[in-house]
Amino acid sequence: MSKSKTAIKLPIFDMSQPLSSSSLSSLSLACREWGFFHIINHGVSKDLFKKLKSLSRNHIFDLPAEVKLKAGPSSAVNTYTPHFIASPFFESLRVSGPDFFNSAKSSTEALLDQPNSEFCEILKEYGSNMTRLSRSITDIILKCMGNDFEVKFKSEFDNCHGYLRIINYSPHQGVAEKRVEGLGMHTDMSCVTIVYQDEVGGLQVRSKEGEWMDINPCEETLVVNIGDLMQAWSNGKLRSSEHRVVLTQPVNRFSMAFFWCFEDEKEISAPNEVVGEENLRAYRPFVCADYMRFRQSSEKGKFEKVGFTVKGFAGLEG
Ligand SMILES: O=C(O)CCC(=O)C(=O)O
Ligand SMILES: [Fe+2]
Repeated sequence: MSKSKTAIKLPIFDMSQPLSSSSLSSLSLACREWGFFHIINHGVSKDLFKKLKSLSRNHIFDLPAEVKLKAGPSSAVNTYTPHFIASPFFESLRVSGPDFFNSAKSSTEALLDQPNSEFCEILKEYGSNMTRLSRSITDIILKCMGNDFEVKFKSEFDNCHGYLRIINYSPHQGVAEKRVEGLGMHTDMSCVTIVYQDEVGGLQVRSKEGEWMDINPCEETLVVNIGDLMQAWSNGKLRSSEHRVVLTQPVNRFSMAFFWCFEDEKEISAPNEVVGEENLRAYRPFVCADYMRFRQSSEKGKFEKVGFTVKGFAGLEG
């Protein structure tokens, strides 16, 4: 497996401060170059992350494999992704909005004889925090694009919805290589994604030149990245970067990725003003759900593999 060279220094955006022109320009650069940045003072307490980590472990990931499959791909709820789908080390649980409580409840009901309401309550709280943050981040990203886009095009994002993927990476003891892929290279099918990673680290982004760079964990910061839907909507001005997770230590790694997406029926087409005067469209208009289906059917059991990106699906020769 190719090694990463260095950690990158992404801008850290303070959500509690008014937007300054210098923070807007550094964010704008980060969204175009890397498609990644950090946020701090986001209003989500350390305690909430800690609780989510321990409740997810106790109520989901520590259950026997055959019990977890009660919420697996061939179950009615189909919210649990077992090991060996994304990678041998990866397992996850999906919790969908807008009713995060009920989504978590149906999973726990499938898994446990006595569903745990504390777990569902905490997920409701986390889901509503992520929804709030996704809305402000979308607004900030539109501001970064200039020309009052946050006023002109805010309504395009009014019907966005979010879902959460809670991920447990198991330790890779007994594996000969020192580094293994916990989650292979992919781009996200979202407008924006907000990632919490614990102190173990391992998240990497691929530069435009194809080099892997570490996104080191930093306490109390969250990682934000641009997804394919935003890349297409912005006519390629904002970058949905390939990223992956590498595991280098024989310990568990915990992360949560929140995906903020357009509604299924939305036709994604960059507004003329976003495309610009030359009117060179990088993508044909497409319906959001058709792209989701394309990705699912191209994966054939893999997992959001790259090569099946929005460029391959709707990119126009240019
Ligand atoms: O586990 C992580 O840190 C990132 C996960 C991720 O990229 C994803 O679920 O799309
Ligand atoms: Fe991702």
